Amino acid sequence: MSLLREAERCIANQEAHHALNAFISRLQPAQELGAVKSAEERRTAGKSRSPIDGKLVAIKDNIVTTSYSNTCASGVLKGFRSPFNASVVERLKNAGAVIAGKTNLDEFGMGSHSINSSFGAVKSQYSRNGHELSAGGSSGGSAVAVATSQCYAALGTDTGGSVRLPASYTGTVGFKPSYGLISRWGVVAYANSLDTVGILARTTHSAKQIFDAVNHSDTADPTNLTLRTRSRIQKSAERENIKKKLRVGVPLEYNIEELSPSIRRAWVRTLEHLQSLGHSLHAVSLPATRHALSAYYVLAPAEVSSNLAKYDGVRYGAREPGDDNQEGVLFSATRGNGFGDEARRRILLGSYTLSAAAFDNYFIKAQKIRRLVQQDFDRVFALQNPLLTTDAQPPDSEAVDILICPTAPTIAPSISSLKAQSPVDNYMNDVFTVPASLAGLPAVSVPVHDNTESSSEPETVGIQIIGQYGDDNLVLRAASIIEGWQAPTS
Ligand SMILES: NC(=O)C[C@H](N)C(=O)O
Repeated sequence: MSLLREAERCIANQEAHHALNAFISRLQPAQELGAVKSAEERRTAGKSRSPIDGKLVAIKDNIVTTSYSNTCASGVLKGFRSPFNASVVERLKNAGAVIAGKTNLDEFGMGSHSINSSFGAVKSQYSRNGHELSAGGSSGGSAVAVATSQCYAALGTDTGGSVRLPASYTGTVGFKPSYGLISRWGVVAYANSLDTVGILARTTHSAKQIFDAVNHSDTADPTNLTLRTRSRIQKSAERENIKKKLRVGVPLEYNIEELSPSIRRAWVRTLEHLQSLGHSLHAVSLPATRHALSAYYVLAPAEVSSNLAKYDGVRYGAREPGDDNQEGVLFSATRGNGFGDEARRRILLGSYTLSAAAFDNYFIKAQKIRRLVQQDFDRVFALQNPLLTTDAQPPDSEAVDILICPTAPTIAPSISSLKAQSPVDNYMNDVFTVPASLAGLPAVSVPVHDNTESSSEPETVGIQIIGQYGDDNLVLRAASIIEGWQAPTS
């Protein structure tokens, strides 16, 4: 199909699926279609810049662009224009990709269902018994935009599961690369030590195309890997990846009682399928997993309380009318009216855990758990973190190459049921995604077919593949093996 025709279809789908609320700013045809036409000409002349030249890529609205506003779905940033593009946006443009608009999210990325948005909730394209379903969060807008072909692919951000959870609820591929590979310059900070730019796509093949376009070193982001470290990681990854048959780890701690039957079924079938292809299965234990969620919900709000301090109506933020001369009035009016409930909750929680009275008991303990989670992964992969060693050790015979587990414990809940839940109940959905985030590891959620009768209900559940630091391509390869197969009906 011609690129122009493909772009016109996306625009028509943006119109048709407007009610799902996936976009905060939809594509501006007058501004973007010229770029698609130029890409079409390059393609005809055999001079395409990359495989994504002329493709429409949507951008989560916490990644800044000069051509659209950047709201982070927050009242405090309404109408905010950035004077520069995020490095990832520049990378995409250099590869010829065209911005398909800015997608809806949980405010600053805080949430698991994309309902904490000052622009209203994102809705999944699926429903159950007439009830609207959660799109997952916080990159729910990007996931729904991809699932309903409103764009070719989308960028999201994943702090504790924000790309993988929406992917699992909407039947898309959601890839969170290793921390530090993709530049965070121009990504509005939520929790810097965890924030990772991720990719939503309909296939692992297109996720890989976007990954290749944005996977570059960037000195503007101090946490981005240097060229030297990148080549060291690549060497150790290449040595491992030539293996044809994979040793697949099955983490026992993910087999919890609360697991939905359809998810357990899909997990077991996926493992059996991999075994039938000659890959071997190995039960592994990651004991610190059970503490990971609590540690995450101490560490992420602590970083939030510091990162969101700048939205005070003076440095940043839509200033609320208030008496500038009266100390605190302007700040509290701006922050009190600008932030939603969840942002306020996390700012308060984070300020408390960083206070002298609570620091040792909460923040320091959570940091120690984070280290234990990392050590669990290092042990099962039995490969020293390539960031820390000059010569990666050969894996010992007990080591596994990848881990396979569900992305989420349950299928997508209805939006109405979420309103009755406590915030902590909502945090529970992240129980399987936060461990890889705490350890900075690459992880992808891939849709696996489940046998549902009704076409309006989700037909897939998300299966997660986690790899050792730097094994991003291996994780994507495993995902493509799983993707190429449809679970048989029983
Ligand atoms: N941002 C994320 O990765 C989502 C996670 N549920 C959180 O609220 O922190």
